[in-house]
Amino acid sequence: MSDASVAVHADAEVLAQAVAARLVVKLLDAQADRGTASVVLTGGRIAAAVYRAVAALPAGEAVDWSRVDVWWGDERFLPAGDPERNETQARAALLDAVPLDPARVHPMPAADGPDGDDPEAAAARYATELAAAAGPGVGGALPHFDVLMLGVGEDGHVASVFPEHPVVHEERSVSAVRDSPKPPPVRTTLTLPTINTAQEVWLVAGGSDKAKAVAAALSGAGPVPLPAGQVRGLARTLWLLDRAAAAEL
Ligand SMILES: O=C1O[C@H](COP(=O)(O)O)[C@@H](O)[C@H](O)[C@H]1O
Repeated sequence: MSDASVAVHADAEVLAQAVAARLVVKLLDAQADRGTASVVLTGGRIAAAVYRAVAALPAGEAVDWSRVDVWWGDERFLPAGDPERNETQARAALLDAVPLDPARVHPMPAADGPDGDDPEAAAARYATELAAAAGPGVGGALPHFDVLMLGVGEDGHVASVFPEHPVVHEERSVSAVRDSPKPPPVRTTLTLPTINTAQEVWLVAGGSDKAKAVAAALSGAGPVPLPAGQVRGLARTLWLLDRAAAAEL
């Protein structure tokens, strides 16, 4: 597992542009190396800004979007198309604007999906979908993830893994989350062991409301271990911050 590196950018706009540029290069490099690329998306405000920036980048046209696998790190367990779903946000900001292969886009199930209003069944279904995409070299349960992006909550959560919630200790690849401290209360999420199989994990945070969580996660200080401090990419762990989020480092 990698040690963490930190890059600090002037403000949220520059941060979004810089992450977008990194993401395009990462996808291009992965396609040059392996023929395909895979990305795990996150939700939240800075993620939406990153996706809009990718959609606007001329260099994005160099990516063969039909050979990009798209997964999600977590989802708010709401009906399909709900504006609060991370999928809805990513489709509006980026995915609808690029020529993806629909078979390679893997949203987490919605609350009006095949399992109805049952987040445990939805999580199990997503775990099965991940396992079906796993290659021979990665233990059979998970596909290769080139880059997995995470927002960072003000409480230090990543994906829908919240501090002091039982999901922190979950060992299955995907978990339902009930009683989320942040609305909506029901969610599905990749678990920490799954997140930590990605080649690169990027934690993206902008704004002064993230500064305490960023500092606590990076230092390991504080009364409670923060999920943001427990994620590591196999090859790289990269914190991408604006100055306000980095203010307490
Ligand atoms: O609820 C969630 O929050 C985090 C962070 O969102 P932000 O708007 O504070 O940046 C996000 O990364 C996660 O995917 C999402 O479900």
